[in-house]
Amino acid sequence: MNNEQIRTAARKHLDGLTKPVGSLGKLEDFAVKMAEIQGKVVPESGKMGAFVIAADHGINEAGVSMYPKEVTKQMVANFTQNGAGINVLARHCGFDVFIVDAGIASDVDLSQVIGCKAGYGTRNFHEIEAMTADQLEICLANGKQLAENAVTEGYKILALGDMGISNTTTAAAMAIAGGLPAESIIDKGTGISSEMLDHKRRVILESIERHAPFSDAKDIMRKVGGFELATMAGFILGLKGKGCACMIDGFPVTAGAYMAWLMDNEVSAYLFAGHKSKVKGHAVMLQAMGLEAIVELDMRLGEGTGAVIGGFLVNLGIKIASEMASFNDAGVSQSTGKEENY
Ligand SMILES: O=C(O)c1ccc[n+]([C@@H]2O[C@H](COP(=O)([O-])O)[C@@H](O)[C@H]2O)c1
Ligand SMILES: Cc1cc2nc[nH]c2cc1C
Repeated sequence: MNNEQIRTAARKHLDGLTKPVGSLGKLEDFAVKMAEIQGKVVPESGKMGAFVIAADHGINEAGVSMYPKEVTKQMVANFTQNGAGINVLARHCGFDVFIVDAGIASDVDLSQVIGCKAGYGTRNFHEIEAMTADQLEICLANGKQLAENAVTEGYKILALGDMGISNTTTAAAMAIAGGLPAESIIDKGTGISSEMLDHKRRVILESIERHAPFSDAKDIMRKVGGFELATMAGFILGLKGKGCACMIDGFPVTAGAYMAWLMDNEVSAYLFAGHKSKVKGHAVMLQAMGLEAIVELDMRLGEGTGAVIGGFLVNLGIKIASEMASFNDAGVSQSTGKEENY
């Protein structure tokens, strides 16, 4: 069956379940998209995993964040002790958590963190290219390998989360270099003052001017990217054709996804936008990729917190498709005419 036939058959299956046509709204849409992703009319639920990928950013030296870069590794320690927002939400949404070091500025305890270090933080892209071509290839390859391993281990829904002080500056530079309008992208990350936001805007615009023109997504990531965000791009590209959905999170993760999308527009077919972040440029990137956020809770934490909440709801869509009784099975009378889905 091709995609369109699966879509039609999945919708027909849902219409045969004991409910008015379309009455489970977006849960039904999630089930249909999962059917297409898995190539099965009735999608199957399975293991769910959140990959929280961390790295440091040289651009932190330019004074664009309220926080020192040490918070990246301190939060990674918090993740490993199950004390962070993602640990709580992942636990209650049914996701296993994996922590990845893609380029933290110091060494971390690798007994609880997956080592994928491309360097000890990127360079300050206000002055010089963020990373070498080799470092970028390492990130893309590491991301692809992480995704392939997760699929081999039977994960059906994967969520991406980020941890990287100053990465909202990196993410904004990536989005703008990728063609999106600066005025709709640049915003606060963590809570900075309006003077600091003006400074952040200047740093981003000067960096774009320094490194322009940008030939493609790889050129963007090499010049103004981040190790964790490039690893996420590789992760997403690595999931193509694997029957697995990927939940994306807020502004930084979505900048990584946007790079993957620039490299291959078809990634949108297996991406879900877990939530809409408070950071204004997030919605602009989602729209460019043709994705609609599942929930809007005014969140702006990162770590994959919005991704696992959205993933929980996608999984409910799968449960509906796979566990509800049909009109035939339950002996419930169907509508007397052709029912409209409104
Ligand atoms: O996910 C989001 O939309 C989001 C919005 C603002 C901040 N963050 C998180 O905060 C950190 C970056 O903020 P900043 O101000 O240092 O650029 C990084 O660890 C992100 O995970 C995340
Ligand atoms: C405390 C803290 C936790 C975070 N989690 C993701 N980004 C973060 C940034 C800060 C500052």
